[in-house]
Amino acid sequence: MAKKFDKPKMVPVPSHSIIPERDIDKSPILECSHLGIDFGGLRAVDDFNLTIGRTEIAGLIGPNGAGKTTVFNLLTKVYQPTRGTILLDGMDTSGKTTVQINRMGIARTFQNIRLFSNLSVEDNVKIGLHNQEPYSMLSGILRLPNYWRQEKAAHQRALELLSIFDMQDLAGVKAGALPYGAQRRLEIVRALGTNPSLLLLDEPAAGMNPSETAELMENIVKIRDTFQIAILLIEHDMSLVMGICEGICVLNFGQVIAKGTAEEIQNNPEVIKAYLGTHKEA
Ligand SMILES: Nc1ncnc2c1ncn2[C@@H]1O[C@H](COP(=O)(O)OP(=O)(O)OP(=O)(O)O)[C@@H](O)[C@H]1O
Repeated sequence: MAKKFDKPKMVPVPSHSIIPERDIDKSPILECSHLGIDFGGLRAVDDFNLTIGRTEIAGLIGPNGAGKTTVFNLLTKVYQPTRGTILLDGMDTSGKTTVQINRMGIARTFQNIRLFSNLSVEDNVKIGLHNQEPYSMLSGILRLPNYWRQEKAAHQRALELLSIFDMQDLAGVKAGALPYGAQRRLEIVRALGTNPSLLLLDEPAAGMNPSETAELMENIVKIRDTFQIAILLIEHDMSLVMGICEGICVLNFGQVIAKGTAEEIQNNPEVIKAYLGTHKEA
């Protein structure tokens, strides 16, 4: 069956590529050491080592089934690792839950859109905000001043965040009524609402047309610059990966087979072999 990715060799680094100075050598936001997980006899991820700088945009690529989403699930504690450690801002995340990890600073979007489609755009964003600044149940039921204060602040913050993607005028629209590309953007806004220091994007450009993808690339860089956060993204669209990722990590069969810049990755024989091995030319 034809695979949905292009082999890296075929994608030139765009001349407009935005590759700012990497900050990986400053104290990193994320350090994975010898991370691994087994599902029965399957070593889905093994000896995974990755360091991400505080304001780095990094890419995680690899053929289908390579283990990319599993890495995201390990980072967000959907799965607890069988082996290895994950340090977030120098703190060991062992034994933390997904909620605790989110509060510690990791937010994510999913391969398949997971919005509350019957809620408004604004309410979808506010859900993330309330994860940060909850008011007591009593304040909510009795509509105490604290409730109104926080609701007003949440409203303003939601509009501010939506304006990143110029979506503030859609605040009252039901999320399910948005076009597909806008739903994907809303997912990113909602994740940002939890105030992350590391944002994980799982195939953010999936289903987008080339002009939407180009706009998304600019917005990912803008998000990093505005919020001064790190972004790790999984993506099959090589123009996006090669265009904005300062560091790229390639997985194949659960193992890291290469790490480096876009140019290094595109010329790495192991990477080319991994992609050629599953990509049949017409
Ligand atoms: N909960 C699970 N139980 C058993 N096997 C799993 C589980 N989750 C993932 N796997 C297996 O682990 C391997 C890696 O899957 P994963 O979804 O991480 O790959 P991927 O690189 O994200 O692929 P894709 O690009 O197709 O999304 C696959 O063989 C998959 O079938």
